[in-house]
Amino acid sequence: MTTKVPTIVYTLTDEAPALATYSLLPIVRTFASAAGIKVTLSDISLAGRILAAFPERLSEAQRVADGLNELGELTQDPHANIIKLPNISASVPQLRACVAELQAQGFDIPDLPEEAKTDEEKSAAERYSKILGSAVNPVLRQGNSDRRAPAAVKAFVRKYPHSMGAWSKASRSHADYMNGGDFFSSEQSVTMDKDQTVRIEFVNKAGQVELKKELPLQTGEVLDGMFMSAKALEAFFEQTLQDCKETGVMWSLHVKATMMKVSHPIVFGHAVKVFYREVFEKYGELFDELGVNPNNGMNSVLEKIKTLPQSTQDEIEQAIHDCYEHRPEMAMVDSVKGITNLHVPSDVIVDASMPAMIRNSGQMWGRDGKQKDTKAVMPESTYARIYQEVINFCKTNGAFDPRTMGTVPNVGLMAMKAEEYGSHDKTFELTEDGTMRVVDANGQVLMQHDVEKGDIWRACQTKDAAIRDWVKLAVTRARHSATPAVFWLDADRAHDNELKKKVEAYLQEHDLTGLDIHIMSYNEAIRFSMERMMRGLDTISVTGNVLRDYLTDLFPIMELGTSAKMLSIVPMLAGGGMYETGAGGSAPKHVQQLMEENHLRWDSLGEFLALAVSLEELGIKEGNARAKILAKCLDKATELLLDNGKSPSRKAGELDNRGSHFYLSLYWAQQLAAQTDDADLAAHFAPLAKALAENEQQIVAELNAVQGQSAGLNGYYHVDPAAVEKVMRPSTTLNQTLAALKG
Ligand SMILES: NC(=O)C1=CN([C@@H]2O[C@H](COP(=O)(O)OP(=O)(O)OC[C@H]3O[C@@H](n4cnc5c(N)ncnc54)[C@H](OP(=O)(O)O)[C@@H]3O)[C@@H](O)[C@H]2O)C=CC1
Ligand SMILES: O=C(O)CCC(=O)C(=O)O
Ligand SMILES: [Mg+2]
Repeated sequence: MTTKVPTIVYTLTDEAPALATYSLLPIVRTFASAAGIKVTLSDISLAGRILAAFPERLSEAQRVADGLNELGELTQDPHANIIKLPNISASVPQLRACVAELQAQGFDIPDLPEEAKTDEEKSAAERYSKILGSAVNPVLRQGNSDRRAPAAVKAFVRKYPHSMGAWSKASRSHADYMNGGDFFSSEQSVTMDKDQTVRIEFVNKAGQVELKKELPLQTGEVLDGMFMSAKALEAFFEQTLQDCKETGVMWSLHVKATMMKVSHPIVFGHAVKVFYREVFEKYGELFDELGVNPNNGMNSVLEKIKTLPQSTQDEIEQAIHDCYEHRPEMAMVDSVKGITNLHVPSDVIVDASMPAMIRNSGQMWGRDGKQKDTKAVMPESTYARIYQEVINFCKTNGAFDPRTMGTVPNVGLMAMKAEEYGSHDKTFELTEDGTMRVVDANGQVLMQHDVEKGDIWRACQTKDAAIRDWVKLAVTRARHSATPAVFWLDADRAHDNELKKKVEAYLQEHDLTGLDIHIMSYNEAIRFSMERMMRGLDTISVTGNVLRDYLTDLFPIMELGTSAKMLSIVPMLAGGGMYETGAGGSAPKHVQQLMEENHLRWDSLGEFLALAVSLEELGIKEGNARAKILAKCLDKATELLLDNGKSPSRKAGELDNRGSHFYLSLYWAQQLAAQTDDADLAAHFAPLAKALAENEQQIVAELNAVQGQSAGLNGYYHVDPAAVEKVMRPSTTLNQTLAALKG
């Protein structure tokens, strides 16, 4: 028997999910306490992570705990039970904005240096590098990924389908990717036959060897090396722009500068330099003096030139304008505000942006605010090809129908920083021509590439234990769901061929009787899955880390309208569990709406689903029967909430996130009061169920009355908790009713 108080750790993140937390967490705590469960809150927000990195510069009162570090340690505890909400993976411009906000609030944290020269700047740069990009998920995801649409959600969508843009056979939209010179075409892969430390080296043309990194590897670990040619990349961008110019198809770029935080900003920067070629050719030197970095997007260029005399600014702005005249039309992030696809590297994130385009008849928005056919440029061909398959499929068969389509859950290889998403500390932008090579402990060259200045070289690691667990998880999921499972492994990829050998071997460790398990190339796998999906059949995708990310937005966005409605579980290798809420992001647009009209359209369905699994697992692992009852009743409450149409609406004045939380509490309390497994628990919740039902009209009126005017949060990245609490808990009746139960 455990003496520790059973605990669920909830996470405080950023933007919309963080706002929703202010309303939902008090409810969760009220219910969980009935089963003796403590729900603690760990701050892993961008602002919190920055403050935690500079304790010596803050006063005692300003210091915050390092929530991410603590949670990272907790992942190794078999009792770990973490509910992880989406957080900001900050691009450089977002990081700078957050730093500026904190400084303005009186926190003496350093600027993010443009170029670190002094020791102090180097120390700041080093600390910020750990906060940049996708910095939370890789620490917490100490297990593989199990994401799926729960049956109740799927049933709800079948009844109340979201809109899907129709596809025309004549659509000219397509995916465009490199046909050589990219990571795909240069990938090499080896599996370690023993524990050893390998050396990543660069040999210049004069034969001098520079040690880039020493890498300790384990037996059975798969190591890949690959590079992208800067010349080929720029030539490719130019060709895509020419093609769009000739054909009149709109141009767009889709990368993942947040998760691929080292390589993709560089790719993005090349696109900026090619699109605005004349500007960079003419003002290159001036830009260097100003410290302009195209990798941070055109917005940072526009910011930087503000220090110049007005006449020079006008000249540069004219040159930028001229580019718009002779370049093809570019997709817009916000046509009203003139924000283009190349303004900020984190505005268009491929996992969400491609499915959004596919859902929208294959179109994006142009400068005039109209929808247009689009060339979706995704330089790296490895995974881009799957999007062309989807486009082909939709052009032939029309848009998928959410009322009849099947589902494609995912089992993703993610543990121990698997594959590309763990490659940042092994990614190098080369400063001269030469050879990149990996040398083993005996001095044998394991792989090598001839590279040129500007090329991006990277190594990826995948641990054997992670692969073995992934295979087990796939077999378990196939067994539990009685659904065919497809391992997406491409015979044309060196890495996948290494994986395939392991998959075939590890499958033998399981009872496969009656299971339908396949191994297919990406194109085959996506066609197979789509053909089944169209006929209403389900197919589990068992994929590597990048496809996990891409497919768990692609299919949910088509099936459910948003990946926020997914169940996303990370069974940790150490035995604990992390329950992620949804599979998408932190919805910055929702915060904007809340600030403008005090309406939060964020749907916490992902949180409800995650909480139910978290409670259920806690119930099983800690032998807590009440936790299991809470979980069962929560699932029923969620179903009722869906059936009764109590999800947030998009329009101010109507039920929003806060109102949906009220209905969840009402239904949850009613379910608990009605259950017969535990009479004391039923009696405990009966008064709450009664009081909430009696006050329904009053509470909803109080929640809706505040809407329509702007809401003050006193911050964006680092909000004022008291101000947010006031905004997110505006119903005195609801607050008092909940508080009465605790007493
Ligand atoms: N797990 C994580 O921690 C993840 C974090 N991110 C981070 O999130 C940020 C934004 O990413 P972005 O790619 O724009 O994607 P988002 O998923 O945040 O937003 C895309 C759109 O999806 C819809 N949406 C998403 N979640 C919900 C929800 N719970 N309820 C209702 N609608 C929802 C919204 O549509 P509409 O506006 O039409 O209502 C939203 O604008 C970035 O900083 C990124 O780094 C991204 C992915 C995962
Ligand atoms: O960590 C991130 O930045 C995003 C994670 C993500 O998109 C995913 O896991 O689906
Ligand atoms: Mg994703």
